Amino acid sequence: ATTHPLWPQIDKLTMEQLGYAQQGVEGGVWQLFAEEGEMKMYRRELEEGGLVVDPLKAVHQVRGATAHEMVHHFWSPDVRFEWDTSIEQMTVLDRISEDTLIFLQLHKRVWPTAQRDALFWSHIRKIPPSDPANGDAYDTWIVCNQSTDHPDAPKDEKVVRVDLTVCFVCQTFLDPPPAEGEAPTRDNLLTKITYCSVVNPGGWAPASVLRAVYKREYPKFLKRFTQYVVDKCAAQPINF
Ligand SMILES: CC(C)(C)c1cc(CCc2ccccn2)cc(-c2ccc(S(=O)(=O)CCO)cc2)c1
Repeated sequence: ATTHPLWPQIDKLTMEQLGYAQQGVEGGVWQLFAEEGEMKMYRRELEEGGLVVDPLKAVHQVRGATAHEMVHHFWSPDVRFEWDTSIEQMTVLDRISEDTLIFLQLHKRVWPTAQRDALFWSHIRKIPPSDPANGDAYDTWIVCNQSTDHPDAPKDEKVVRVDLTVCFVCQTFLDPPPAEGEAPTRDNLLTKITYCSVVNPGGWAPASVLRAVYKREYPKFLKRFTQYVVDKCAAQPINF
């Protein structure tokens, strides 16, 4: 509900992240580090207190699924284990509203670093068609994940808490548009995706290990996730 104490932060950060995601990657600050078909992954080198927190921005586009189908599967706790191979445990600590949950997830340990967990609110929202951010898209959806505190989150000394800000922005285009008077089919669906993340790994973790992990894991994650949604929705009625 919009009366929750976190709501002003959720609303502000979600719209800021939308703007950040829609900024181009020109100007030389972003370094292309992976490219596979339509998927391009960029990073910026940034260290905070000797820790690698390299911001990442990935752009991709896929046919056959809508922005809503993409963001729903990214946000929903019910299918998290179907695509996210980096987590060992996941709990929804709180449902702030129908579109905002608080997740606690334990990530698989990456040797030689200590095991990490993430505690964050996750907000899903359709951007109003009147919002300029919608551009010439059929529709625009966003999920924003932001680290937060929660009284019910267990504190295990052996586990290091990461600090993350993640946004997942999807836009549906009817390309090619359906024939005059015809309903769209999945062949008319083109969805453009922008995934942004800044993750501070928390405690000690060698830069070489973190950079190796995210250079290997992120391209796999985005390809795997988008293919999973396209395959899962293929035989279903289109969910705009
Ligand atoms: C590699 C790095 C970027 C630092 C990293 C390290 C770890 C913790 C696991 C880990 C990996 C490598 C080294 C140490 N710990 C988690 C994540 C992470 C968490 C969440 C999301 S999400 O997009 O919100 C999808 C929901 O799960 C994406 C990425 C990233």
